Amino acid sequence: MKTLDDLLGEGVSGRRVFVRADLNVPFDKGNPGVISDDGRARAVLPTLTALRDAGARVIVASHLGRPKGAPDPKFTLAPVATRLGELLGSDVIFANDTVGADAQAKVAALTDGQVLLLENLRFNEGETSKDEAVRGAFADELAKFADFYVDDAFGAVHRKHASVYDLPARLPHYAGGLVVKEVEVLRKVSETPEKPYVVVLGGSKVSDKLAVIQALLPKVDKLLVGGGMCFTFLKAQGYEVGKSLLETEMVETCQQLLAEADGRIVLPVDVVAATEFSADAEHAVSDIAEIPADRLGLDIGPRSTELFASAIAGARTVFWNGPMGVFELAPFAAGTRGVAEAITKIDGFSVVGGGDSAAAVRTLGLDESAFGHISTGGGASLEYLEGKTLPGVAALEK
Ligand SMILES: Nc1ncnc2c1ncn2[C@@H]1O[C@H](COP(=O)(O)OP(=O)(O)O)[C@@H](O)[C@H]1O
Ligand SMILES: O=C(OP(=O)(O)O)[C@H](O)COP(=O)(O)O
Repeated sequence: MKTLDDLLGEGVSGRRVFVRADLNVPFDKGNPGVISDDGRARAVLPTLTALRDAGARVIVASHLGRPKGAPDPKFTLAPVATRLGELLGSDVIFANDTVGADAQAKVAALTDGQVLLLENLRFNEGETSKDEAVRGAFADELAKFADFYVDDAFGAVHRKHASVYDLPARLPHYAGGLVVKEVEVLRKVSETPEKPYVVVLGGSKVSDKLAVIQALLPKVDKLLVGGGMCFTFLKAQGYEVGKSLLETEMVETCQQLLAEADGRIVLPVDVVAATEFSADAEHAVSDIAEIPADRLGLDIGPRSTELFASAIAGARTVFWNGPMGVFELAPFAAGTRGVAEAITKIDGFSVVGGGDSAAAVRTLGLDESAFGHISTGGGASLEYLEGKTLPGVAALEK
């Protein structure tokens, strides 16, 4: 795998370099357009700065959220361009489309050392299409913009998408420093985790992570499940979960996983149940056997937090992905805080993976340096630990 250092060594002054970044940053739930955590933008700064300072014409591209293959103002990267400019200390030009007339004109007008951010890649159906020809056609358009390709979007390397998988096949390609570092740390954790090895999972992308649980089960000593995904497991155990997040079609899979796990999957024993998804909602701690039918669980309860913390305390390796509750709303942040604090205290190595989990560490004011590694990719790091080939990494290795 060639790296950014190799490219810089070859010289990039006056050359056009396409940087795939993961600028899928979280926004303040109450204030649309306001970025709540810019960790992912900061993580790609060393790459952008190095290229800019070496005189490259830098074309940055990213996805944001999950728009449906067409422009959708809710998912514009415009606020991210502004923030990136502030972080870089130099203007970031923003193109109002990805490969359209505006992008073409702005790429053509780039001068040495300038940085341009294209509009959301996922405004184009070719980015995420399962049809190789459709993806390829979009990658052809992107390839016209640049002489070189650098992938620094670790959070997206598990996606077989045009900008991640097809584009590097069309341009000389290099791994950015962030991708190199993330892969190095995760390789160590997946190949030789010191035991006991505890994995903590939460968040809301339930079906994404059920497959991961299956693959991780044989490798871990304990798998703690909180967040939105625990309710499908609780349902599988026969509990009623009210209006909580539930993937009915996965209940049977959860039953099988629980049977296979032989006690190694640990579920909450209580939750904070609220009348609605809001910071002002009426809420109370409920035993999992007594979740009211008209309420939804938005955090694990205090007894669960203690239970999880004691399982974490003896671990030598902890991997954590996915908040334990809706930590963005103060009444539902205690579970995530408690679990995160327990992880900071272990006598061993910890990895935090995922945009929202990393954001939780920072927005809850926890000491980032108390974690072994904070990864910018949740799904990506999980799939790496699972032992899957990551399309973005495979494409860089070719
Ligand atoms: N009980 C819950 N119900 C609904 N959403 C939840 C619940 N617990 C956590 N979440 C939400 O899950 C989101 C993070 O999920 P996810 O994207 O899977 O994590 P990550 O980005 O760390 O991989 C957060 O925005 C959080 O509010
Ligand atoms: O936020 C991301 O993943 P993560 O929440 O698993 O860390 C990445 O930007 C990938 O986004 P996607 O899961 O919509 O492909």
